[in-house]
Formats: sequence, structure tokens, C-alpha cells
Amino acid sequence: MELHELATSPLSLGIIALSVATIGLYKHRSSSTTNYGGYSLPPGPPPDFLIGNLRQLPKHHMSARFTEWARKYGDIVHAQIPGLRFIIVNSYAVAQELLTKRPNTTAGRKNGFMFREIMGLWWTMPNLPPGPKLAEARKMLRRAIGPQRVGHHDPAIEKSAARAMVTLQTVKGGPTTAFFNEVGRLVTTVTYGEEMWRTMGDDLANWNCEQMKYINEAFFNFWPVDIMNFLRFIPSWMPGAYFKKMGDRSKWLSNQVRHIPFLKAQELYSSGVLGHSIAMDLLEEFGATENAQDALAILFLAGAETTSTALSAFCHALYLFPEVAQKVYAEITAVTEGMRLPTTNDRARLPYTEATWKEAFRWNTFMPIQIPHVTSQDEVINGHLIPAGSLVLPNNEAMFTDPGVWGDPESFRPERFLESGADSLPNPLVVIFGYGMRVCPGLYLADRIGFLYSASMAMLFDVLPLEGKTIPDPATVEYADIAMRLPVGFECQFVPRSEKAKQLLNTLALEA
Ligand code: HEM
Repeated sequence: MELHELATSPLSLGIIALSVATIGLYKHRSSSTTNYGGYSLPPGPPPDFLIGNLRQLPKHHMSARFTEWARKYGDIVHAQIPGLRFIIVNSYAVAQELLTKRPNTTAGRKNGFMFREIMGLWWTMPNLPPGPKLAEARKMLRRAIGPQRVGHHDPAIEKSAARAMVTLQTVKGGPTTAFFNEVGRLVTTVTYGEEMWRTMGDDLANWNCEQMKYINEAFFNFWPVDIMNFLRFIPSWMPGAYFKKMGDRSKWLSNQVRHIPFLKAQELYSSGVLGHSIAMDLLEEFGATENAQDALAILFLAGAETTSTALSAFCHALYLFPEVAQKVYAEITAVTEGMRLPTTNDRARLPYTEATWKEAFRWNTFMPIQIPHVTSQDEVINGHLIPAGSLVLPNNEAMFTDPGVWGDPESFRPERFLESGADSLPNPLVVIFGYGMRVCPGLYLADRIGFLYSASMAMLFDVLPLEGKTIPDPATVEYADIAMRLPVGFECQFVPRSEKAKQLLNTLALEA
């Protein structure tokens, strides 16, 4: 059952009544106008009796509704449904103040019983509560892919970018799968080494993909078992027990991605063939611990879809805005002379490409809302009370479309990051990776992979419509309504820009 359907189903009214009784949300602090110690809750849409703002939450494009609220109510918006209080943060400065500067009280997460126990995903890093397990996992990833160490993975990234370019020549249609497959292979290689990819790369990719499907389903639906935990005793074969079947399968997948590659990595390590990888770094520094196993197991789930979606967004921008693509191409070709793919070392000499990479993160952002944080004690910000237990949602869409910040947010205009005054703009490459104690630990890796693939693609190819099709008006493009937003029906072909590009692609194909 999807969230908005709760408002109209009789079963849901029972559930709501129960949840109100059990959770006691309305016990003390129910109205957005009440004062608490002189502080009021942030403004927001007026709630209905008992069900709060449930009716106002749309079936589709939730972020668009949140952004409407941002324009109406301001930088911090309050909304609630039974059992959940949302604080939607629409300004980067406020998000930093609340989530970066107060890490001890605003870095929690909230996951339902369905996700943690029925699906067996309690161990996944983005969902861990603050504590020793999270702290150690984050330390491990800082050591392995933090700013000091991420450059060690450049050879794997460059090799993968070259392979991706060879593949793109054959794409005629949606490019997302090609990006996803190659990034998935790269993340597996960086995580567990080349040998692991050779021996079980396909299995790992399949398990992770299926698991991601269930995770998305879990997040976008309401599960009665979250409130009535005793439903877990229902056998999987009973009619209506889909949640149990899904949970059983997800638990199995969770065990596969967690334990199998880690056991294999230890075996390869013992026989001296594991190869350069995060697994090697962690085994050497931390040993074969459960925390090392779990830190490794999350990387595909957290890194493959996100990074490949960023690539699709950049590719889509090249397609929609050929004049921008031409400038990026000219800049990169001036540096590489079209004879080789760009490398990370070239990056400082590619300011327009860098600005386009940033603009691709901002314009029609592919991540409209971030993973929510949960507050563990009352906080006050800008005179508003943020009660303990609130779900704080950084609303990237509102931040990236605020006319007061961007002037012409609807235009795709990389130049905005190169003009005077650009320093005062929030950097989309920073905004999108989150905040404080929960900031994305894969950000340096994602940025390196994404920039190198994107620059290579822009140097080698014209991204063109399929035969007989034309470039759509950017204002008419529709976006899918999922956590990572992609343009609907985006299909293209990759045509080498020059003879030199063709020759380089032939050489890369021989080396791949
Ligand atoms: C463009 C690509 C990516 C984007 C936009 C992205 C974005 C994010 C965001 C917004 C968060 C939550 C931050 C917060 O709660 O404040 C996050 C968490 C996380 N990301 Fe990424 N990410 C990307 C790529 C990656 C990659 C490549 C990896 C690893 C290989 C990765 C691993 C993680 C992990 C493990 C977490 C959980 C951290 C925690 O909860 O403490 N991400 N990411």
C-alpha cells in the first residue's frame, strides 16, 4: 500500500488509530502553531485531524509538492502523518547549520521493522544508528576511499572509463543500463579486486540489483508490520503475506551480498591473489571483522545506481544542449589534442567541463530529496523548534531551483559557476552528497568516476537523437518518479565526433 492511499483505506484508518495510540505522536505536540518554551514549530500546510498531512502527500512527485511548500512557507517546513514528523529543509545554509554543525543530535536514521528485520537489512550503513558500528565503518571507508587514498583507484577508473566508451558506441536507445553495468563492474573491482569480478562479478551484480529493487519498494510503500510487529508470525504462504515473501527473498539476497564475497575475498587474500582493492586495505588494517565485511558489502548498493544516474544526467545534458556539449568538447580536446582520454590530472585545466558537471547535478536534479536524518533531541533553529524524533529531509530540488539563489534556475547554464560572484553559489557537488556525520563516504570516488567518464564521453561523442527523432524542448521532458530521478524515454546514440575519435576508440577497443 502506498503512503497516500492510507488516507482513504478503511484498514488504514484502523492502523492510523492504532499508531496514534501506540506512538502517541499527538500526545503533546500536535499543532504547528503551538508554542513550546517560546519556540514554535516551523510553518507548514495545515494538518487534518488525526491523519495530519497525509491527504496532501501526492501519489507522484512528492519532491514537487515539497518544493511548492518551500515557496509558500520558506526554508524550513513542518508536516506530519501519524507516527512521523517531517522537517523539510529547503536551504543549504539551514541544512548545514542543522545537520553539519550539530552532528551529535541530528545524525540518526529511521527504518521500519520491515526493512530492518523482515528484509534483514539492519546492517546496511546508510541505515545504521550512530554508534560504534557506524563510526568504525565510516573510518574504514575514509581510510580506503577518502581524499588521501582515492587516487590509488585511478588506474581502475581510467580502465573502466575506456571500456565504457567502447560500449557506448554500440548503444542506440537508453544509455542508463550501459552506465550502470560498467559502474557496477568498477565498484565491484575497486571493492574486492579484479579477480573477484572475474569469479563472481555477474552473481554479485544480479544479487545487488534485485536487492535494490526491494529496497526501493520498501521505501515507497507502507508496511502494516512496521506498526504491528506481531504480523511477522504470519507464514509466507498465507494470502496477503506478500511482505513476508518479499522479506524472505530480500533476507536471502542480503546474506549473499554480505557474506559470500567477503569469504571469497579472504580466500583470495590467503592465496595472495586478491589484488589491489578496498577489501585488501581493510583486511590488512582491520582484519576479517564483521564491520569490514559490512562496510564492503554496502558499496555496490550505495554506489552503483547513484553514480550511474549522475552519468545519465550529464549525458542527457550533452544531448539536450549541443552548444554546451560543443564547448566542453573544445575545451577537453585543447588539453588532450583528442589523442588520449582525459585523466584526473587534466581536471584543473578543464573549468568549463567542471562547471558543466556541476550544472548537471543541479539542473532538474537527479536526487531531489536526500536520505532523511533523524533528530535525537529537541533542536532550535531560526527560532523554530525541531522536536526530537523528527525526520529531517534536505530538499535538493528546492535548494537547486530557488530563484533568489540562482536567478534563472530553469536554464542549463554552466557559465553561472564561472562568472564573478560564483563563489557565493552552493556547490552542487557538495550539496548533493549530504551532511555532517552522515556525508556520503563514497563522494570522492563517485566524483572521480563521474568526471572521468563524463569528460571522456564529451570528448569522443556527439550525443544525438535516434534516426528520425529530434531533440525535445528541455521544458517538456518528464522525469520518472523514483528516488533517483531520470528522464523518461531518453534514447540517444553516440556518434564519434571526428576521425581522431574513431581511431582512439579502435585503440581502446583493442586494449579493453
Ligand atoms: C553521484 C553519486 C552519489 C551520490 C549523489 C551519493 C549521495 C549520498 C547521500 C546524499 C548520502 C546520505 C548523506 C546524508 O545522509 O547526509 C549518501 C550516503 C552514503 N553513500 Fe553515497 N552517493 C553517491 C555515490 C556513492 C558511492 C560511489 C559510494 C561508495 C562506493 C557511496 C556510499 C555511500 C554510503 C556507504 C552512504 C551511507 C553513509 C551513512 O549513512 O553514514 N555513495 N550518499
